[in-house]
Amino acid sequence: MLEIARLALRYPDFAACYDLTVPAGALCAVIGPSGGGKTTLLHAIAGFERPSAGRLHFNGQDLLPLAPAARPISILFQDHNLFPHLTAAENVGLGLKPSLRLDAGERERVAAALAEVNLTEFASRRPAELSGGQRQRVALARALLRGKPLMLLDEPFGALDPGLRREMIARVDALRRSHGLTALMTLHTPEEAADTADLFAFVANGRVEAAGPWDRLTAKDGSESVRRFLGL
Ligand SMILES: Nc1ncnc2c1ncn2[C@@H]1O[C@H](COP(=O)(O)OP(=O)(O)OP(=O)(O)O)[C@@H](O)[C@H]1O
Repeated sequence: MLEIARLALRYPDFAACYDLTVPAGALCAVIGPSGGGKTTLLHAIAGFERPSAGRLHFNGQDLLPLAPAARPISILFQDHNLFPHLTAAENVGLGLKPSLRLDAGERERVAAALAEVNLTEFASRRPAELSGGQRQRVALARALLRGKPLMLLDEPFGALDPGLRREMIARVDALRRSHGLTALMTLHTPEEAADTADLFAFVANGRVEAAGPWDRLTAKDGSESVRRFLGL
């Protein structure tokens, strides 16, 4: 379980204080208006930003004292950060060893991760020879290979067409289930995750203003701010 309580951060023009609980193994879609603090929340969990106060625990472990690299977290951004001079397989292999000196077992794990995202036959292509969706699948394979139990996805598929975006959300959903991951994903198109996310966190004005399953938040007697945001 991910437990966030009174987690406070401040930028010169923005103050945030988050409360959110995500059950272990759940997919939480983080939605809300632009500038509301969705990315800041993910950055605080990842350790890229230092909260001034509050509590951040994952499966009973206090994450706040840990450096970003020591946290049990893998991250997928819209800008997938693939190296242009390396093949898909090498980019995935970086998730295991930055030196890329992989032994036979590690090479097998890379091949298995590529197979999980249906990219086996693209293993030796470079990013420029792949579509946007395929590049994001390479990044997803690399993130999976790291074997971290908490996955943060910051608008990872925003640049893809709506159909492909839905396909990728479904793929993330299937993979996090089979790997038993807890996942938080920011989204600008919340309805696309209505069928997949276990819960939605509506972030606005630096706060989680509402959290819960889609049907409950969007019901007539659900969250007024969510309904206004969605134009319901
Ligand atoms: N490094 C920073 N320094 C100062 N202010 C920042 C920094 N990062 C974000 N902010 C401010 O914090 C606020 C929240 O930004 P954040 O990126 O978390 O919003 P968001 O909900 O993810 O928005 P979007 O949907 O547009 O991506 C914004 O007002 C932004 O300008």
